[in-house]
Amino acid sequence: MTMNSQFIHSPFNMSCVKGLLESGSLTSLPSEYAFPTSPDDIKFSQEEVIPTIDFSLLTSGTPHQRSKVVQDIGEACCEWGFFMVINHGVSERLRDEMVKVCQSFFDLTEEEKREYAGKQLLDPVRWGTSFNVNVDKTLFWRDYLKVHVHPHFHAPHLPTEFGDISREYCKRSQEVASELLRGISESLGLEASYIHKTMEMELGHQLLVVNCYPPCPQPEVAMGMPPHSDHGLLTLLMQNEICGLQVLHHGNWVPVNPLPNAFLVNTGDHMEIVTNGKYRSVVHRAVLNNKATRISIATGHGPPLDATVSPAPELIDSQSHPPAYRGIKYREYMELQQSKPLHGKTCLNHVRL
Ligand SMILES: O=C(O)CCC(=O)C(=O)O
Ligand SMILES: [Fe+2]
Repeated sequence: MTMNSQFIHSPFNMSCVKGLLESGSLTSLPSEYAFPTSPDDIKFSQEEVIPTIDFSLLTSGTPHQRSKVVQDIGEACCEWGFFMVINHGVSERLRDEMVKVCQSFFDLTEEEKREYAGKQLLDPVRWGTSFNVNVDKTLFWRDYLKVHVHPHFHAPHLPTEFGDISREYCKRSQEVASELLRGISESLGLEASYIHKTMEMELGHQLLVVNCYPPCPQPEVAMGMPPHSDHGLLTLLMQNEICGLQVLHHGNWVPVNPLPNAFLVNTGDHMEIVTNGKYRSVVHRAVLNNKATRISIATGHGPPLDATVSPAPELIDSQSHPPAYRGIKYREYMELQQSKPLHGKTCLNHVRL
């Protein structure tokens, strides 16, 4: 039997990418993973440099340094929707432990992981493959673990140390996100606590997403994550030593090679809604290689699931800046995104006025 005929496209008995590879019978890429190419794929820009934000100036700089970095954040959000954050105070030890324990999760047996083979978007801990195998037209060369970590903390039972390490990591990444949201609020000419208060971030929803991209036999044919924007306000991302993230900037794909120990930060769809289009969410994708497993760890920071997000009244002007998006509950938006193939910013189009 060939690999293709063994491969049954059903969420309940399909293999994760790691399992497929380890079955040992794979000689070429199964056709389900062949990602349609688009003219975008030929446009590359190696020269562009992603902005870098020195976080320490936000928390302990002089007033002058702070206002300069606030301005830099505003420019990065306007121009890129994407920036690197250095000197953020999250220790290298914690980041390394987090990467290791995430790797160990994917190294569990399929049997052990199957306990988390969730069916529902809001299952507290969910292991799966591709994006949503019920709607994906092609499959993505990606296994994932998604964990809801705030306001209620969850974690898989195994590996045993996953809970302690991820709790600490998520707490620290949330602190960094909160401070960045203060800077972002100020950069919009609002009070530093504006987003925190209006988005009720005290009870905000934080989602941990761990992506595992095993080496792919034909990396140029398949895709790890297709071009998409993230839901939520802000995503913080880090990775193991393997690169693969690309950001769409002025029509070109810009490969991202993060500085050692930096967080990659991007604005999500809800930032675009709240700012009434001033800070747009950014389209990005994850490409593959045929040598080594890439792990990326994202934390998505958003309002409570039941909060309705609409453009901030302070950023609306009935003449020059009329509301450009309708209000939508965060939960509803997530469900909408999950119910359709992941494709660019199509989900946001559903709430544009
Ligand atoms: O793996 C990456 O670098 C990107 C992951 C990503 O875009 C996501 O999890 O939303
Ligand atoms: Fe993303």
